[in-house]
Amino acid sequence: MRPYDAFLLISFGGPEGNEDVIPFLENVTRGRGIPRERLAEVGEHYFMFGGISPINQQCRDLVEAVRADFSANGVNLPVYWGNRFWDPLLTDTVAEMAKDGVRDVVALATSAYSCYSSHGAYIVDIETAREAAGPDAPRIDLVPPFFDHPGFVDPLVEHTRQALERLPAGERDSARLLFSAHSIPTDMAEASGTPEQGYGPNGAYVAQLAAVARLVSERLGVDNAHEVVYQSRSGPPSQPWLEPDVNDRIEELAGEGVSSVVVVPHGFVSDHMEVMYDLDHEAADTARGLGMHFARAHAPGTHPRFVSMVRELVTERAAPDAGVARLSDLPTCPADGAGCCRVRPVAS
Ligand SMILES: CC1=C(CCC(=O)O)c2cc3nc(cc4[nH]c(cc5[nH]c(cc1n2)c(C)c5CCC(=O)O)c(CCC(=O)O)c4C)C(CCC(=O)O)=C3C
Ligand SMILES: [Fe+2]
Repeated sequence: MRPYDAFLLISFGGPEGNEDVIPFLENVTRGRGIPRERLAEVGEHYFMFGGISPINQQCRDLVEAVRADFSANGVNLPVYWGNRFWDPLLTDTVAEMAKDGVRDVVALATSAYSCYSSHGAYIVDIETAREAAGPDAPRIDLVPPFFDHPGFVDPLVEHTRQALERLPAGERDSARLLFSAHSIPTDMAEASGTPEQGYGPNGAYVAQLAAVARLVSERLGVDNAHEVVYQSRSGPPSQPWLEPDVNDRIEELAGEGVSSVVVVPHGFVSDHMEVMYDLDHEAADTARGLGMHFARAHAPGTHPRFVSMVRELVTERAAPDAGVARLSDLPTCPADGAGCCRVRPVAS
């Protein structure tokens, strides 16, 4: 396919054994001002699972599914995979592509929203990896955030319906839908898009998360109340991060007489460690400790519609006149993230 000669999946990376945990966390937090206690705490989450994050296997599964989908649909592109923080590292993958003679790459990040952590950092890391690979480095186009693509939204709809069905029948109509995303510092949220660019006062990240929560609820066709909550807060306590925290909100809801919650991790692409620990372990314990019913919807993962979305985004990018399927009217992020995702607030 022209103009591209390879597809690259870019992900976060995660440890795959106890000995990987500390070096992985050092990679993630280098220069980010994360308190030592928070690191020790997050390390324990990984050690609880033998130091194995599910994210790398989820990427292998996605790579296999994308390869199969490409070949079934006549998309003749080799598929590469590189991570920002753990093997296979993006720098090594870009060097390998250069060695293979790859010239023009279309890339997709396993991250659907706009903000420095979820988009800008990927752009910066691509540039770093290209510089390291030298003059033979391929050109790499990163597909912009795809939060409102039906291939992201519809798997969430299906998975939310399945989660509702896991609740006792009498609880389904009244269960609160809590759409959960990674908290980020409020200054990073505000820098992710301005009101002049068409976002609300809190920036693109918050506006996009609200739009997807609304889209999923509408397409579910149920009357359950829904709201956005945040998880996995990090950083020093003095720094404001997006709220409410999922656990705090569950406690408040219990006080208001809500007896069931369905948590939908719409801020993520797969059920990785932050979903497994912070939701299935922590938030579920919070809810059950308060006598509430709890169900957690799966992230898109390797849902066939998500996999076909990858192909659609790739082919649409190769033939821009085809137009990209989008379910919201929020503006799209510029490909280089200038003026929004590219802004990295100083860690305080
Ligand atoms: C927006 C966002 C996403 C979603 C977009 C995307 O997917 O890219 C995301 C994903 C993920 N975050 C992950 C893990 C971690 N994130 C950390 C730290 C941080 N995340 C942040 C934001 C985000 N993170 C921020 C603002 C920080 C503070 C440090 C900084 O300003 O950069 C830390 C350090 C310890 C801590 O502080 O918690 C860890 C270990 C994993 C891997 C899970 C696994 O292993 O399965 C994944 C997919
Ligand atoms: Fe994170």
